[in-house]
Amino acid sequence: MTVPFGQRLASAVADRGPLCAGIDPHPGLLSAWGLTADAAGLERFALSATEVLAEHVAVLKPQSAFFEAYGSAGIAVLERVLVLARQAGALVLLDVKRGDIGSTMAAYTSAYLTDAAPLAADAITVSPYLGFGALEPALAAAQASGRGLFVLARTSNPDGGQVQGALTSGRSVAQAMVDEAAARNAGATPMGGVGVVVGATIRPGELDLTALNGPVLAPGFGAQGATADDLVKVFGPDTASVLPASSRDLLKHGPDPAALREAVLRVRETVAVLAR
Ligand SMILES: O=c1ccn([C@@H]2O[C@H](COP(=O)(O)O)[C@@H](O)[C@H]2O)c(=O)[nH]1
Repeated sequence: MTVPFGQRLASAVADRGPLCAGIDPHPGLLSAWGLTADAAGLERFALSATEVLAEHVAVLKPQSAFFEAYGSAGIAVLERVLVLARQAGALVLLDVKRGDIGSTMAAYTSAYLTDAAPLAADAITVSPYLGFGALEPALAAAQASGRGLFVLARTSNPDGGQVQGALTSGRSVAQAMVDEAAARNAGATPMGGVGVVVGATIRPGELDLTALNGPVLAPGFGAQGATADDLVKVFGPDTASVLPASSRDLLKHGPDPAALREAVLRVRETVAVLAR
């Protein structure tokens, strides 16, 4: 895998639009789909949802926590989701939000960012809150293998601002993380592979993303209240690639595959305005 992630993502977005569909098997959704809240229900839910969604979106984002909740059986289902999504032509962004001291970060790198890993993904989410430099093993492995990272900058939850909005050298911590990512992406075409996570729920103008030259994962769209209008207000026209992420708001349309497909196509159309 040597084609850089930024290039692979740009091409996927050009083909399918910017929507990132989340696979978040909440127990409440399993129950709404008429499934049991156990590993068998998880398997049925995650594979059925992936089968429908991965065919229509550029990026599929399984949320690892909901699989980990079922132990080794859940991880086995996650491995199958990764394979199925890739077969359907979607890039897989595994939402694991890993971040640790450098030596342990190297172990996470082996788990997610190497070709032979059972949980290898095209990109993962990482937390820089042990210091951006602690992410170095993941940054190096991602770059070497054509994979991407999405670094938490300003998360979508209301409490995110408490830490991420604090000032450091005259800018917010979140802005400092965006600037670190931008430095890694400098000069890359069409964009670099170090993305950031910025909630679609934040105030417009809170962050300057114009120099990022990398992708922005924008959760908070849909179930957390942000609308397509908010996406335009928050991200404007000057960002390389904004990926609005929606999980519950799509998944609630299952289990009928036709209804789920109709929902993803409708939302995909709604956010198409963001792709340039
Ligand atoms: O700032 C963040 C970072 C990640 N998330 C994750 O995205 C999905 C959102 O699910 P919805 O059902 O669309 O609300 C979920 O997996 C979160 O862990 C986020 O929401 N905010």
